[in-house]
Amino acid sequence: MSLDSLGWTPALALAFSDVLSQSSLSLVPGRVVRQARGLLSVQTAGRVLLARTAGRLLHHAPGAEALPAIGDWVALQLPAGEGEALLHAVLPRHSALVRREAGSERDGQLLAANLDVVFLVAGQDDDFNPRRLERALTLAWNSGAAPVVVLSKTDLLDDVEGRVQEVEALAPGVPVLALSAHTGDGVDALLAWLPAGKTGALLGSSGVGKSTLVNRLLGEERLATQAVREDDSRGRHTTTHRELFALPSGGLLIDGPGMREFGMWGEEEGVENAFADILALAAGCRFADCEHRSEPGCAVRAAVEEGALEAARLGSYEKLRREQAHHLRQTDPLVRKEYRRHMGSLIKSAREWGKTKRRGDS
Ligand SMILES: Nc1nc2c(ncn2[C@@H]2O[C@H](COP(=O)(O)OP(=O)(O)OP(=O)(O)O)[C@@H](O)[C@H]2O)c(=O)[nH]1
Ligand SMILES: [Zn+2]
Repeated sequence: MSLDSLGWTPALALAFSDVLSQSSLSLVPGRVVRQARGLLSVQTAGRVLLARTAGRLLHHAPGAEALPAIGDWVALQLPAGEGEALLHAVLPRHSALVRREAGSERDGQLLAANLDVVFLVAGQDDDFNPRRLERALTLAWNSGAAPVVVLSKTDLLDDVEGRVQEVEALAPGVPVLALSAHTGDGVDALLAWLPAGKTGALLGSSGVGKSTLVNRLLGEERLATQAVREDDSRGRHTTTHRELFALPSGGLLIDGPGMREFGMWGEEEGVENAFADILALAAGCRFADCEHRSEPGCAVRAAVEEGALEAARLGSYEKLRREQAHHLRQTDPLVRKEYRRHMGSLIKSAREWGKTKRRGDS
C-alpha cells in the first residue's frame, strides 16, 4: 500500500524531513492503522509493523494527547529482524479528536488523529438522544474535522425524512445523512464524504451499527458484529480496538469502540457551532456581552418565551459553557489554527443570519 493512498500529503513530507534532519537514526514514515490498548500497528510504504513508542517520546510527552494514536503519522525505526519497530516521533496533526478522560480534570484522551470527517452515528432504536448529539457535535467541532450526523438503521423507521428534519433542527448547518447498513440505502452519500486519501471516523454508542457499516463498505464481513457474536449477554462493545480501513473506493475509515458518553473538551467555538441557532439569536441581544439571564433586550430569552427556542436547549448550552470554563486549555497550536480558519466563516454566517432575521422581524 502506498503512503499516498493512506493520505500522505506534501505538508507531512515536509514535517517528516524536519524530523529526519534532527535525528541521527534512519527513520521511515508510516501511519498508525491499528490500536489495541497500548499496542500499535503502523503501515509503512512496505508493510505493516507492530510498533513500540520510544522511551524518549514517552517521557517527553506533555500529556497523553501527545502520544501516538490511531490515524497518526509517525517516524519509525525499523527492527533489524523480526521484532517491533520503535516509534520515535509523531508528525504534526491537522486534526485531533480528544475526549476528556472520565474522572480526570486534566487529561484528554486522544480518540483519533488526522481526521477530515467525523461521522456521528445515531441509532434509531433507543439510542437517539438530542442532548448527547449536541455533546458529540461539540466534540467533533473541536477536533478540527467536519462533523456529519449519520442516522443508522433506517430500515427500522417509517418516517425517515421526518427524523432527518428533526435532527437537522438540532444541528443547524450540519449535514445529516440517513442510511441502512443492512439494505445499503444511503451508503453512497456517506462515501461521498470520503474521497481518496481522506479519513473519516465512526463515532457512536455501542450497537448503533458501526461495524456492520464498515463491513458493508469493505464488501466483506471483516468485523464481528453483535449479531454474530456468540455470547452477547452484555450486548455492548463488540469492538475492542480501533482500526483504520482502506475502503475499496479510496477513502479511509476508522472504526472504534462504542462510546457510552461524550465528555466535553476543548475550545469555546465548538459549543458555538453546535448551537449556531442560539448564537444567531444572541446577535439580536441589546448587549454584546449578554449572558441571556435577566438582561433587558435579550433576544435569546425572548425566543424561549415565544416558544421559538426550547428552554432545555438553552439549558444544555449554558451547561456546556460552564463545563468549558473549567476545561479550557491550550490545544495543539496547529490544530487551533486550522480550526479557526475552517470555522471562522461559519460563525460569521451565523451572525449575519441573526442580523438579517432581526431586521426582517422588526
Ligand atoms: N435493522 C438493522 N439492523 C442493523 C443495521 N446495522 C446494524 N444492525 C444491527 O445492530 C446490531 C449492532 O450492530 P454492530 O455493527 O455490531 O454495532 P456497533 O456500533 O459496531 O457496536 P460496537 O462494536 O459494540 O461498538 C447488530 O445486531 C446488527 O445486525 C441496519 O442497518 N439495520
Ligand atoms: Zn441575551
